[in-house]
Amino acid sequence: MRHPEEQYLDIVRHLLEKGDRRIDRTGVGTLSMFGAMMRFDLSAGDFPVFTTKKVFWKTAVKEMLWFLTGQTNIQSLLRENIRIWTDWPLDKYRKATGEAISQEDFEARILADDAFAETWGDLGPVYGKQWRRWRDAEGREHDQVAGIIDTLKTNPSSRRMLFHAWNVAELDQMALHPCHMTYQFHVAGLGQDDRRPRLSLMVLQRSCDILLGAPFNICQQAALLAMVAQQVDMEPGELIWAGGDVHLYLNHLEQAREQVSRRPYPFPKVRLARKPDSIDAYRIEDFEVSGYVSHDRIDAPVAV
Ligand SMILES: Nc1nc(=O)c2c([nH]1)NC[C@@H]1CN(c3ccc(C(=O)N[C@@H](CCC(=O)O)C(=O)O)cc3)CN21
Ligand SMILES: O=c1ccn([C@H]2C[C@H](O)[C@@H](COP(=O)(O)O)O2)c(=O)[nH]1
Repeated sequence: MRHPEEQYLDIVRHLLEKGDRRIDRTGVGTLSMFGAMMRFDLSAGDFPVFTTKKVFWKTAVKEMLWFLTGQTNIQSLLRENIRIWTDWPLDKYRKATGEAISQEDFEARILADDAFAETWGDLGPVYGKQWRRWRDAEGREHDQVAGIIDTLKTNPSSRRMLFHAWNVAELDQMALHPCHMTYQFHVAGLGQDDRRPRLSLMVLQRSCDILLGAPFNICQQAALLAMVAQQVDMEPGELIWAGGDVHLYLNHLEQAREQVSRRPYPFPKVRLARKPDSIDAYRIEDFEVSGYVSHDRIDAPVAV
């Protein structure tokens, strides 16, 4: 069987060969395509951490755990030593104050000074806020994630099990508009007495940085599926990833050529070490990943 990571390498190859060259919001420029899909069968415990470069899967899963807490300030990410979101508040701070502060000094201040973090470290109502506390027109808050877990337990054949981050009324307050925006769940095998039902997840990502974003997004979405499946006592089925504007930044071309020249290793396996009481209680230590073998890391600058 073809290695599932080849789906990713095919997209990267397609972008290199046939991508539409265009200017983007960041000014870096991209090679882009519209519409792509990857499917990963997770039923045998595979964890889709790409192997043709080293992927820092713990960082990606910690970011997912941070979304689930509902928090939106980078202070709590930095406490976990996750620095992938610093560029946006840092950019805003530099533009507002004219101060040529380094990333390290800015991060140190966010960590040390709560008032500073509150003013400068918040990303606005991004993923976590929308997932856990979506505000409606009457000011009521909706916990979309808890709602889905409840529906999975009570009405698993529903076709309405999804959560969404594209809150139109609040887009202008977000540091970045949501990229992975719709998470839809589906249960198969409900009528079978001898087997547990299989839970699948389809994510719509309207915009995807194929080199830096996708490897993180895929493995963190697989982690989410594993957690939700465990909470509702089902087997993980498939992760289906659908991309809208899928692009390769023009300053990632060399890195992409290097990556597609490599052959994938088998995916690692993932196991959850315990079953926490709720979706809110997972920790990074709960993810037991075994057999992750990869090619070397590939460094690339992030477009802000
Ligand atoms: N242009 C762009 N691409 C993205 O993937 C992206 C954004 N912007 N903005 C919001 C978040 C931040 N994300 C990021 C940002 C940086 C890395 C990154 O630099 N990854 C490196 C190093 C990771 C580490 O040191 O832990 C990598 O090699 O994967 C990954 C995802 C994903 N998202
Ligand atoms: O989880 C994420 C978050 C962001 N991205 C990428 C996709 C784009 O390159 C930028 C966002 O820019 P927009 O102009 O808002 O589309 O960030 C990602 O791949 N994964």
